[in-house]
Amino acid sequence: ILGGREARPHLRPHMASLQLDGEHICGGFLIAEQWVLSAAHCTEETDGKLFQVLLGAHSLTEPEPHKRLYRVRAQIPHPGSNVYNNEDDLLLLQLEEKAELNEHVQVLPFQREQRDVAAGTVCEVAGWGTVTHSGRRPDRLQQVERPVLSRDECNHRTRHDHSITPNMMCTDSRKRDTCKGDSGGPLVCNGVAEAVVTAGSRVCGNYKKPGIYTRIAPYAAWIDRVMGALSG
Ligand SMILES: CC(C)CC(=O)Nc1cccc(-c2cccc(CN)c2)c1
Repeated sequence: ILGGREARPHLRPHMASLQLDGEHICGGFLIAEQWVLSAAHCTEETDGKLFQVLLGAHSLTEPEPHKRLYRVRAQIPHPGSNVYNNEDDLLLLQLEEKAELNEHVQVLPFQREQRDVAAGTVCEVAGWGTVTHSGRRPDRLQQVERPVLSRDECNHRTRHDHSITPNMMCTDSRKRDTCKGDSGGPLVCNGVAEAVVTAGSRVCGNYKKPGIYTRIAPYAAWIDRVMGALSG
C-alpha cells in the first residue's frame, strides 16, 4: 500500500496473508470458515506450490494471540484467468480445516448485487504489499482510503484504454494506491467486500494508471458452486 498508514490492529479480522516458505506473496480474505478469496495472478510465480494462509495477524513476524498459519487443501483459479490480461483474476483457496473464528478471525460478506459502486464512493483497501516505490515491505498491515473512479474515466485512452470490463472497477491512484503484494485483498465499501485487488498495469501510485479490482458480484455463482462442490 503506497501513501497509506498502519491499520488499527485486528480491525480487519477477515484479512489473510498468502505465504510461500514464510514469505508474504499476496493478500486475501476469509469468505467462509474454510475458504479464502484472492487473485489468480498470485500463483504466477509459485511454480505449482500451494500457499499457506496466515489468519488473525497484524504483524507478519511478531507472535500475536489468534495468529495462525493454515495449510491449503485446494487452490482453484477462475477458469477464465490467464497471464495476458486481468480478466477473471480470482483464486479460491480451501483451507485444510475450518478456520477457528474469534475476534481476530472473521468472515467478511461479499457483494452479491450486480450494481456498480457509485463513482466517488470512498472505499478502503488494506494489505502487506510494498509501501515505497523502491519496494519496501511492511511488517504490519497497512490501509488506505480510495475514491471509486467511474469505468468510463478509467477506460480513457490515456488511462487503462478500454481494458476495464464490466466485471472490473477502479479507484483513483494519485499517490495513494495498492502495490505489489496487495493483490488478492478486498476493496471494502460500506463494510462489504465489493472487489478484489488485481495487479493491472503493475505500476503503483501513478494517477494515469488507476488501481484495478475484480468485482465480486459477477462471480457469486461461481464462488458458491466451487464452495458447494468441495464442501465436506
Ligand atoms: C506473483 C505476483 C505477486 C506478481 C505481481 O503481482 N507483481 C506486481 C508487480 C508490481 C506491482 C504489482 C501490483 C499489485 C497490485 C496493484 C498494483 C497497482 N495498483 C500493482 C504487482
